[in-house]
Amino acid sequence: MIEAKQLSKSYGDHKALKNLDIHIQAGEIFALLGQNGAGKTTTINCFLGFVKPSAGEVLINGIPVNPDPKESKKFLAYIPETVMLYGNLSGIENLAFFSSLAGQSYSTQELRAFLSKSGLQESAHDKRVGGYSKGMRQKVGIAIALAKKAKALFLDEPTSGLDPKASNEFSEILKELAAQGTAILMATHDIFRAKEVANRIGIMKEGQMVSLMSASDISANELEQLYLKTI
Ligand SMILES: Nc1ncnc2c1ncn2[C@@H]1O[C@H](COP(=O)(O)OP(=O)(O)OP(=O)(O)O)[C@@H](O)[C@H]1O
Repeated sequence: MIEAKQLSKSYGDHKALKNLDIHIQAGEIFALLGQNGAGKTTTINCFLGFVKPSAGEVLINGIPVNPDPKESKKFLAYIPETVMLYGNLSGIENLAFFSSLAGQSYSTQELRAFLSKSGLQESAHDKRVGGYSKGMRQKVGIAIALAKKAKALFLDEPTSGLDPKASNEFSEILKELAAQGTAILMATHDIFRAKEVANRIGIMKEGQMVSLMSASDISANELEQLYLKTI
């Protein structure tokens, strides 16, 4: 579960987040839309423990992130716009390394199973990540989240720069992760992807959630109109 209660963050006089409330259940995908500077990344960074809130509280799996994010970090995984991996290592070596950082130890067979489940073709498992496409790197990011058995997954613009097929595959994997009980918060500029993958959609403006809806209650075109009207 992912929760923000009256979350606020100020940088000097600038209020980046203003009394934000977010509640994402296990198994739910929440898409966060909003213009550049609306506060999406700041919100995610508060959950990751990278940014300290000025007021309010953030919790992951019921555990407060602050003052010490170490405990809550055990339950989360993060996929940024470009997943940072070691280019000289193979997909499987990267996965072994990052899952060991999370305290997990898996056999080669188990690591391969995570990569395959994430949609990475078997022929790529032992190839250097330096030669991977962006979509392939994102899939290793998903495999790391799977191996970590993350209860909460945060994604910041994960499909930006992916071709429609890779983006669609990525969305399908997110849905599978959610079906297994992961709570997912995804910041995106892709209105149509948000409608397609999310259960709920929130639109942020100037640090506040100005619209909140079930994805099933709105068409992609209506969402686009609402977005344009809102921002
Ligand atoms: N470290 C910082 N110092 C000062 N201001 C910051 C800092 N980080 C973010 N801000 C400001 O906080 C506001 C929210 O920024 P944030 O990056 O969260 O927006 P965003 O919705 O993620 O935008 P984008 O879509 O461009 O990623 C912006 O006005 C930004 O300039």
